[in-house]
Amino acid sequence: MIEVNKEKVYAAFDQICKTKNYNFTYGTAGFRDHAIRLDTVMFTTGIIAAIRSITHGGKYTGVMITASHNPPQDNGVKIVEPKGDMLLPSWEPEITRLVNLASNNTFDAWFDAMMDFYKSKTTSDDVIPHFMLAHDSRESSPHLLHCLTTGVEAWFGVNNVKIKCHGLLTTPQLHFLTFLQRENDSVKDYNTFFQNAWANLYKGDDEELPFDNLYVDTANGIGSRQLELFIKDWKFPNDRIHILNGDYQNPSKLNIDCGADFVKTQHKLPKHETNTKLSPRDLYCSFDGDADRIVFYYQDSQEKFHLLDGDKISTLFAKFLQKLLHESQLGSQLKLGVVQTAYANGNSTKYITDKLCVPVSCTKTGVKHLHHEAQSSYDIGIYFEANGHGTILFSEKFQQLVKMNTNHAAKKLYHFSQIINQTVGDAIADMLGVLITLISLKWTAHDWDKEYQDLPNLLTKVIVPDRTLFETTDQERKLVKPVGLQPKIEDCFNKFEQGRSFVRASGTEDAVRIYCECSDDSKIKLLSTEITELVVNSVKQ
Ligand SMILES: CC(=O)N[C@H]1[C@@H](OP(=O)(O)O)O[C@H](CO)[C@@H](O)[C@@H]1O
Ligand SMILES: [Mg+2]
Repeated sequence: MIEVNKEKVYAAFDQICKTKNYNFTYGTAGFRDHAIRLDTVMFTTGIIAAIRSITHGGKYTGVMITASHNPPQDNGVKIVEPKGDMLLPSWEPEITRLVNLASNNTFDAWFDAMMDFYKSKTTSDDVIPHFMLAHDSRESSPHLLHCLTTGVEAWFGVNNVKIKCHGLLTTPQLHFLTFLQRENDSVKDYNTFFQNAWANLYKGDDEELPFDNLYVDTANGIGSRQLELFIKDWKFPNDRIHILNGDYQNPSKLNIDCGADFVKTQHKLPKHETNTKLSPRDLYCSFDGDADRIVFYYQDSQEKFHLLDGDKISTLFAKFLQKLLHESQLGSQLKLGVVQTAYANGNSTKYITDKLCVPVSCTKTGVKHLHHEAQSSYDIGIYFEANGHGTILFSEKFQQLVKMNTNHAAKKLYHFSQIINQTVGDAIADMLGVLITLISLKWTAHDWDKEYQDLPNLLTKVIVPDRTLFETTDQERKLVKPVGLQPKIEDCFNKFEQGRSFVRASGTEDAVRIYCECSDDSKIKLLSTEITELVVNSVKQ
């Protein structure tokens, strides 16, 4: 075990850890808060990411500094496993406890607890921890990076830890590079991998595109810089792709009136600077601030906005992959399935189950739950949250079977699996997947959209004095507490045709979320208001 110099750690701790008397939680999205409060969090998280590397025999773990779609003043951090997926959930309570000790207790108490943790996880003497770092375009990111590396270098000593800093990356790029585990790889390798995968599926200039232009709103985030680099060597007509909200060098504009979250929650076009007249033949998409989410949309000839969100993306992929499975004659051997959360539109679930006859699983909110279900239940597991975060996982059996089969559809399946970033949802890779699917099916945005129509729906939130009073079961679709509220919610939504509603405490905000849907657009607000009243009254009594 590497010797820890307590005095050195104290000096660094004293210099960096200014935030006191504050509690943090490591959730699905890692730690996230106002950037000025994150010094202590960074200091501890870096050391834990290094300890995680030791438990993997010194393999690279990843650390991403980002707050995704949050406003510019926020930031956050999350740890990536050597396989490119998110931190093992059983570590979440431990990291939360240790971070909170640093802000709520003495240096000695924090140090002793960290030391116990370090000893409990270190079995071999000579393992040097390795980890990779990257950050998004926020103004606070370089300072927070400094807080993190200072902690790690003080704990292990500069020569006893290997830190590879990639600088600016999207979250999925960091996941992918962590998965590759190669010291000298950079974003160039990420780009080459996906450009090659694309080139194996796209016929070039002979290919007829089912849209005129592609507009990509990058939320004034890191996605714009990375997409610009990507498209330089991307075999696609460059005059057809246009980046909107690409001002990543002005972090105060990040996610403001634009980006995937804005478009999904507001159901409208992002603000942008182009004078181009919107045409129904054009396709639009929006990334979020760290480019791990994407939603598509278009405007029809009556200038009506149509959203093609995460549910629409997973149904598009399900349709396409089912077709390829059938053509390759591998359908009976490989299990295709879709994983959703309760936020998926009821008509998307119906379409996948009744029209495509593909199985659907429902999990709790949070990508780690969907990822796990897709991995454990299917050979081709498509998972997307309605907000556009998702990917497809292809099993080992899939890889073997498609490689053994030489028919055209099996080859196409193989190449398609390579265009997808299987470590995590990735706006750039998902964009490639959607484009090649539309091109292959010769579908316009309208063709895609008309497969099924979303039920009118509304997602709102209420602030309550204590959101922990809200406990759920059945993949968060039903409340068990406050006692007696669930039957009232059911009585209420049963009065509405195709009515459905569920209530749960948010894991990322201090609020309770209320989701409602029903077949009548003119009644959705009424349903939502009635459920909100029930929720508010339930905690008043
Ligand atoms: C309704 C909704 O969109 N919830 C989001 C949101 O979780 P909440 O637990 O609902 O706050 O943030 C998560 C992390 O980004 C994301 O995975 C999830 O989909
Ligand atoms: Mg994100």
